[in-house]
Amino acid sequence: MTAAAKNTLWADVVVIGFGKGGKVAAAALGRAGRRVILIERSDQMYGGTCPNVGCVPTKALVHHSGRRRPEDSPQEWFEQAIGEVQALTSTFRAGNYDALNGAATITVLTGTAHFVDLHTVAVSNESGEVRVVGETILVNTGSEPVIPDIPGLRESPRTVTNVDLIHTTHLPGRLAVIGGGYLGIEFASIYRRFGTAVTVFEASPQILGREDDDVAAAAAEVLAGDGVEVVTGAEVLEIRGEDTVVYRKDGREHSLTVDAILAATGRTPATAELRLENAGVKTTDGGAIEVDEHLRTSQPHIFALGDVNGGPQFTYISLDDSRIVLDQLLGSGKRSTADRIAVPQTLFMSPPLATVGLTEKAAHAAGHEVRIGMQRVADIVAMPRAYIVEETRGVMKFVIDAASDEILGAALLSVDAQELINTVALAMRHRITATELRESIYTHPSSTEAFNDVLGTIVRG
Ligand SMILES: Cc1cc2nc3c(=O)[nH]c(=O)nc-3n(C[C@H](O)[C@H](O)[C@H](O)COP(=O)(O)OP(=O)(O)OC[C@H]3O[C@@H](n4cnc5c(N)ncnc54)[C@H](O)[C@@H]3O)c2cc1C
Ligand SMILES: NC(=O)c1ccc[n+]([C@@H]2O[C@H](COP(=O)([O-])OP(=O)(O)OC[C@H]3O[C@@H](n4cnc5c(N)ncnc54)[C@H](O)[C@@H]3O)[C@@H](O)[C@H]2O)c1
Repeated sequence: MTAAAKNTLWADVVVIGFGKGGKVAAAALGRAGRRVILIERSDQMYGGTCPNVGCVPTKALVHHSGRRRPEDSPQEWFEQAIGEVQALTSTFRAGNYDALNGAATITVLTGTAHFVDLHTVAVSNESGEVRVVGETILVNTGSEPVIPDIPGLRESPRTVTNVDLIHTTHLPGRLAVIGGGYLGIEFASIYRRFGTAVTVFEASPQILGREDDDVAAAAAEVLAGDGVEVVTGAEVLEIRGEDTVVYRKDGREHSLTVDAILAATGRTPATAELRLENAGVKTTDGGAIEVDEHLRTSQPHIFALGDVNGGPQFTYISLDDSRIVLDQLLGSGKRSTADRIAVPQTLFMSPPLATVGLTEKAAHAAGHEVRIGMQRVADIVAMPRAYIVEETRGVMKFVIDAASDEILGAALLSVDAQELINTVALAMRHRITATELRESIYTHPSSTEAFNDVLGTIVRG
């Protein structure tokens, strides 16, 4: 046996990256009797971004920051919250590792993977390198933050990513957030509620530019009410002397000195280390792995799941990717990305903003005649829950096709919106009309009851 062969492992399926899609596919394939090797580069990332440094810790911080009373010391409260969040993420991490590595058919290798050829992957860590040969290979390496090329930003010791922020127990006194998208707004909202002075610099003329103006304005009002300063139409020119953000707004130059600068201008697919060219796997101009509607890459035995394939960057999309790949490997092969209808999303500011389907402007652009059902949460008589939990800020908006009564879209800035939106999405997928959703029986006191009112409050059309 050659030295190379001694260091070579064989598997039916090799999974690169312990993200949501990869782990769910690995578990199902293992249960189906396939020999699976799953490779993860960091022992701090079993389970991937979401439970370790993404959704779970940030939403736990939303929870902890919201419980702080004005008399609680910001620094002490933050330190305790970070401790609790780290305990939570380490429990989830261990659970993820044990669930997979404990299965007889699955092995987890910790090391960084790259392609050697069509079927061979090299895995290296501080102990050396092993090679893994797989009949089928699933790439699930996720995405990484982009630090924009602003002079001084990459060099400044004050520049942090989402990962740095949730690993430090020191609460910054003043935080600059560059980018007013999902990540930027969530962190701005969380840190403001912990007591930090937060300024968001957004290049576009408004935050949440995809949303209708009235919804974006309602979200901006909530943030302003919490004391988050949002500078839209901002061009960040440089970071001067490590701690000063120099920016242009309305043709004039301004500066702001801060303790930390969060780069939140988007995330790019994690393909740089994979040496995809060795396997002839094509990428798009944006650096994502090119896939078809069944998530096969340019090499039919190699699939790409989750953020790395350039699709919407959400955990539940990575999960749905695993359903498509499993259907290819174990099922009828019919399921595809084209099956996705009414995919909702939630931005976890406080209260959360959850959306699905078309905005009013997109519905007009698509040629629909629409009716708009809309109310401020404080005015929804059928929803006392908002008053019970003392969160009456926000607005609910439904976009309804005037001819068919179908729900085309919704934007819910409201307590419990992250739950409500799933009911709306289900209704849209099953063509339950606006009238049927309005006339349904809901528990009391709940937030869903709001639908009884809002869908009957037609403000336009
Ligand atoms: C701060 C933040 C908050 C978020 N909040 C939400 C939310 O509330 N809801 C939501 O749905 N989505 C949220 N997201 C997005 C969500 O986290 C991602 O879309 C999702 O985790 C992507 O999963 P994935 O399966 O593509 O891969 P990931 O979970 O990113 O996993 C990829 C894994 O591959 C490993 N890896 C990378 N390269 C290699 C290599 N060469 N060799 C071996 N291993 C490698 C990485 O270490 C990582 O563990 C959030 C993201 C962030 C950053
Ligand atoms: N709750 C959730 O589901 C959740 C939470 C966080 C992140 N995520 C996922 O992670 C992805 C990445 O999040 P993100 O917020 O980093 O990206 P994003 O694409 O959502 O937003 C980036 C924002 O930065 C702005 N921007 C870009 N360059 C800029 C510059 N030089 N100066 C000022 N503004 C600039 C853009 O106009 C945009 O508004 C999201 O798209 C989302 O899919 C999801």
